[in-house]
Amino acid sequence: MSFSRSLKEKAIKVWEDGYNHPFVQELGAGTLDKEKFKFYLLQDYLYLLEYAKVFAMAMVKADDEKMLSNLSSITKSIFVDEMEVHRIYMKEFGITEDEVANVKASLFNRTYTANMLATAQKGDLAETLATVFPCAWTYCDYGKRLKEQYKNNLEDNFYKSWIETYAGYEFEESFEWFYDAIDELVKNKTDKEKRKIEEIFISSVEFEYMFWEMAYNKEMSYKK
Ligand SMILES: Cc1ncc(C[n+]2csc(CCO)c2C)c(N)n1
Repeated sequence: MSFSRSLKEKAIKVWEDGYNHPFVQELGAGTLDKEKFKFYLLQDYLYLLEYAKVFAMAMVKADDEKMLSNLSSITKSIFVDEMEVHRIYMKEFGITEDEVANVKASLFNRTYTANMLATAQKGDLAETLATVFPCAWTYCDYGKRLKEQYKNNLEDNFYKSWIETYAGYEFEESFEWFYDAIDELVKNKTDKEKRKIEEIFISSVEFEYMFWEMAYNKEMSYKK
């Protein structure tokens, strides 16, 4: 198995814990408290703005046209496809633009995005891709699994649009290039450098777990 594809196995415990997190499972079953989802949605909106900046930093480190074009496509899809899900649910909840503009990023949200930005600032392109990779890969994996596991009541599930976005073929296709790109970038790296990339990847899977946890508990800071 290639280096990039084996990264998931390196983080398998927290990866599976993430899938089994009550936020994810209740979302799949359609039983998730809407207030928890609303909290997630608003925090995720702010998260995505910072996430897009990590791609901007990746672009500065890239040289070949294909890489630059792939990075810019993802950035565009964050604002078009990814945020479309947010717009659908925000409308459903009657959240106004004013309300969105006044939301503050939670302490953990700031921690997660600051970590990604710091990794991108200090590291090279391979490290930068490793820090954002779990965001796409876990969502794709969880989305597909939820769609299959809860297929019998998907039609009545309030979270159907969310599940279908991430379970979709188009979404999976949008980041397929990541695997080969990472494998190419690590070709001449030492074992020590590769271990560092694995650590960065694992950290982001852990941060993803904690994002579900934060949303499930509607945690703004060190106290609820
Ligand atoms: C906390 C959090 N983590 C991951 C995603 C998923 N995600 C973010 S941008 C993007 C598009 C391409 O990478 C995807 C799938 C999210 N929405 N929120």
